[in-house]
Amino acid sequence: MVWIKICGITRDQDAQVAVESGADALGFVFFEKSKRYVSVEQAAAIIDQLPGHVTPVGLFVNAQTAFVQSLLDRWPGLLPQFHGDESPEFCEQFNHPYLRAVRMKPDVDLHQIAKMHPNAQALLLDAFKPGEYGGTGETFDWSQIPDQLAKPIILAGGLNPQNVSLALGSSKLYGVDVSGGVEASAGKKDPQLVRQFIQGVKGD
Ligand SMILES: O=C(O)c1ccccc1NCC(=O)[C@H](O)[C@H](O)COP(=O)(O)O
Repeated sequence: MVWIKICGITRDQDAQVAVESGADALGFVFFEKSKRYVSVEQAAAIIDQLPGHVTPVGLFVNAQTAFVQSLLDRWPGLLPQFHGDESPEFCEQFNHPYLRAVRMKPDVDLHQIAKMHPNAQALLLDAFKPGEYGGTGETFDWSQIPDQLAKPIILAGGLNPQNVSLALGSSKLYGVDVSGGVEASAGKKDPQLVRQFIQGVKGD
């Protein structure tokens, strides 16, 4: 089964639709400059109600160590996703599994990145757009995805209910991640698109 993460959750009703439809993980963007930003207390109102089989993912962009650690202390099951310019040492210091987001420039060396992030549960491959860290709604050239890598691969960037089957057919993926492709407007998911996306992945 392909692991499914719905990212940029800001509202309880969106979390509920995603969970009922079969999402494995929900992403919460703790990056104040994002149009999908949620405060810790907003996220808590949702995370504290999640069923145990759904992983809350905390998305950070160049956050302070103390902030990340405070959220791991509050939710030991939180999976951090480092989506900025964090060094491998920064990501590794928590001795906790995490997702390392990689913005896919043409010359990126995924094998080297995988080697430098031993505690990474997976590499999350996202589109590179100058001046933006993520949630761009853009795809990248999927032929850049290697057949073999020392880490599982989660595909992100511009996925939607129409293209996700094609993406799954073209690469060996552990998981998929979507944000803009299932939204009605920034930070507000469209329930029908969320259902269609998850059905498209599960082949229902
Ligand atoms: O979603 C954001 O606003 C965001 C801002 C800054 C860094 C990362 C961000 N999102 C990261 C995600 O995990 C998205 O799901 C991923 O970039 C894919 O987004 P999309 O292309 O809209 O599906």
